[in-house]
Amino acid sequence: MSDNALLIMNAGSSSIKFAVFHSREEEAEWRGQVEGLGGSSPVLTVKARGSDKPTSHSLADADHEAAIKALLGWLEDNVGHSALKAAGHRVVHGGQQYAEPVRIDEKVLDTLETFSDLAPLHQPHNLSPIRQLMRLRPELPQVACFDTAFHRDQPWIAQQFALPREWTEKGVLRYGFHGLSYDGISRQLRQAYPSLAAGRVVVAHLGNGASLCGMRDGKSQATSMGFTALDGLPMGQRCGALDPGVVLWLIQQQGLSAEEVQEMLYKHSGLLGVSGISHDMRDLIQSASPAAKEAMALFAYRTAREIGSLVTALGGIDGLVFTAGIGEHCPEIRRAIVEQLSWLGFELDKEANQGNAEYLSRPETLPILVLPTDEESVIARNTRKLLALG
Ligand SMILES: Nc1ncnc2c1ncn2[C@@H]1O[C@H](COP(=O)(O)OP(=O)(O)O)[C@@H](O)[C@H]1O
Ligand SMILES: CC(=O)OP(=O)(O)O
Ligand SMILES: [Mg+2]
Repeated sequence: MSDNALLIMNAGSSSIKFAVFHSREEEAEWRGQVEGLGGSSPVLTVKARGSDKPTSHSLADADHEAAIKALLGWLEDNVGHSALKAAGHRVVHGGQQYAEPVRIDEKVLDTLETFSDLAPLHQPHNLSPIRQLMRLRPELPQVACFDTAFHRDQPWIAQQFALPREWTEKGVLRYGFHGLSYDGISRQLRQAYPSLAAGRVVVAHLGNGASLCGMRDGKSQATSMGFTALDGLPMGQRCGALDPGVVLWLIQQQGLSAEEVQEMLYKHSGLLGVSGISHDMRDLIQSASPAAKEAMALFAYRTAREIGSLVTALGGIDGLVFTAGIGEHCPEIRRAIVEQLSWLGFELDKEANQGNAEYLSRPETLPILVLPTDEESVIARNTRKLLALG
């Protein structure tokens, strides 16, 4: 691949996805991921364009750093670090400073590191490959694309907490996340469903991290995540919206340290905490345990309730879109959510839902779609644009 390769990295909470593009082409040359991080047997799978046979490599360790090492090793063996012309990275938190993609230098990287405490499951793993590539290829142009950026133009009222003004002014705001995913969905809607895209749409990004975005005319109006990616829906291991009084009580009355509370809320709550079995929806669906069913029911109930809140923010709703791991592949959860939204005029076509079809609703009811998230293509587009790559 001469010296025209564009590397895209997307570290999520349970997976690292990557893609290699020829710098002028829309379709990725290679796509791969390490899934199951934090589990027992993570595997690096890579697929070349046009092939339906991925290659798989088992990894000895299940953490993000081992996955990044394996991935950079694969890249050197199959593409060559010297063939890279640029790299684009998902960076989860851009704070108040970054509402657009930015070219990374030492100073930018230092600023982004200061946001690591606001996204402990993501930011360090977003920044680690940037540092490693800086060492391997100091002159390589690298671009950071932010999960928070898509939401920065929301109405001001949607970005505020009801805290003393001085804290709002210091940047304690509802930033929102999964913005690269929402940006890509907004674009897909504009291309394939233009009249719906112009209206009021709730997009449900339900993966290991989960959030909702209410869009009008393709732009974010409100979202379920806040200052950090803990807020909103229950997730694989994260609690979602929680009375802040619980945090105070755990620290002041139960004697937990701030670090212990952080560990509980980020890593031992959500589907894993309620089920006691797994953070992965696939395991809960297989399980006969009542606690697994309760975790699934709570996930669907909270999601439906939060959708109701976004419908109010949008002043009504014209359509609903599901995306990400659970949203794209889990009919049971989509059914449980949509059943609680029948009062809004949503009704699933059972067969379409069971088959994970793109268009899921019955005739004469409001549209429900499943669209695949593709954060890597959004990052590639942003990186090319910023660096003016042909
Ligand atoms: N076939 C499936 N059925 C149910 N849930 C699924 C399926 N495939 C993936 N998932 C869920 O999606 C999650 C991963 O979503 P993804 O968006 O890829 O994760 P990340 O948040 O790490 O980017 C898994 O933890 C699992 O809960
Ligand atoms: C922000 C976030 O939760 O991302 P992910 O779903 O990739 O973990
Ligand atoms: Mg993700």
